[in-house]
Amino acid sequence: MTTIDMKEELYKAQILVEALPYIQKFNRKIIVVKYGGSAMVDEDLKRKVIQDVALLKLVGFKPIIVHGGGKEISSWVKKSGMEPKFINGLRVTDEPTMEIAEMVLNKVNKSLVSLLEELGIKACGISGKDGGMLRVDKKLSGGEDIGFVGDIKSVDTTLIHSLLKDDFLPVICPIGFGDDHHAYNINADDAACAIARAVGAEKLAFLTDIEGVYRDFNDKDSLISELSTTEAKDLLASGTIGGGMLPKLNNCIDAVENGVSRVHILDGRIPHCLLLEIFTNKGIGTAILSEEAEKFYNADIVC
Ligand SMILES: Nc1ncnc2c1ncn2[C@@H]1O[C@H](COP(=O)(O)OP(=O)(O)O)[C@@H](O)[C@H]1O
Ligand SMILES: CC(=O)N[C@@H](CCC(=O)OP(=O)(O)O)C(=O)O
Repeated sequence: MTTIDMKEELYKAQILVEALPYIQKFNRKIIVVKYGGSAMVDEDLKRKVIQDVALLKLVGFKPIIVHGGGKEISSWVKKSGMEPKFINGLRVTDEPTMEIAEMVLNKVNKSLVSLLEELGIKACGISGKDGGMLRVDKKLSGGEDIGFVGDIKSVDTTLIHSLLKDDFLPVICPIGFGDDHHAYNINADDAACAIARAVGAEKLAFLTDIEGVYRDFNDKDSLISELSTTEAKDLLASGTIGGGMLPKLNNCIDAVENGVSRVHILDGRIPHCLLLEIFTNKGIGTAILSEEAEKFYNADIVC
């Protein structure tokens, strides 16, 4: 082995050693990964995300994937001769759109299961309708009727826990049941947050199409690496957060305030962003922390 080869091998070993305290910390802990955006459209990135989740499972974590597929739903809505319509980031979902959304989300769901199975991971793809997991009320947006869009009112975790107990990796798509027994379309960020809260996840990671949260959206140097819930609320009140980041950040605050220790917004365009965030000392993206967690989170990590 040449000196250069030896240095490269030592570097790899160092990375593995750096991961050790994180592996110990998260052993048998539940991590919910909200998977959507560009990382879902690009086939190469998709494989890398699934490899990351497979690795988390194989080193002893209990990952759960909650996925979206908004871009693919829009593409099929267009193919069907309709125009996708959103109000405040939520898809206006009439009967034909609901049918397309359910078909597309189920297709995406099974494609993720296939990728995991290819890597030897026992995965089970379900929707929020299975086992009565996600029960919803009809959601109104600014008082407007936006069709079959669900506001989650309860999460029954029985099926998720059964799957985890039998060593399956649950892959969940955001469709729920209303009291009228109709299927409802749920924003995938809302579904991920509600599920993470209900199962008492240690971590919730949102993979999205941007580096993280910017203090000033027009200044790309203003990326925030850590935000307490108080700071996040101040930021929301300051009006510098817009678009899809508004509900995402609100979901982050909701998750942290309801027992999820650490919530991350990660750039899904970066290959292996999940591994980089979880297993390295630097971390990437924006972490939203409770005041307590901020003080104690790294206290027991010894490198
Ligand atoms: N201050 C901000 N920091 C980061 N993103 C912001 C900010 N304000 C608005 N945004 C917008 O929020 C978007 C992320 O939300 P969204 O597109 O809904 O993500 P996803 O499709 O992954 O759920 C970003 O692409 C960006 O355009
Ligand atoms: C009500 C509502 O808007 N539902 C979303 C569900 C999918 C989703 O959220 O996908 P991403 O996470 O990839 O955006 C939709 O129909 O697009």
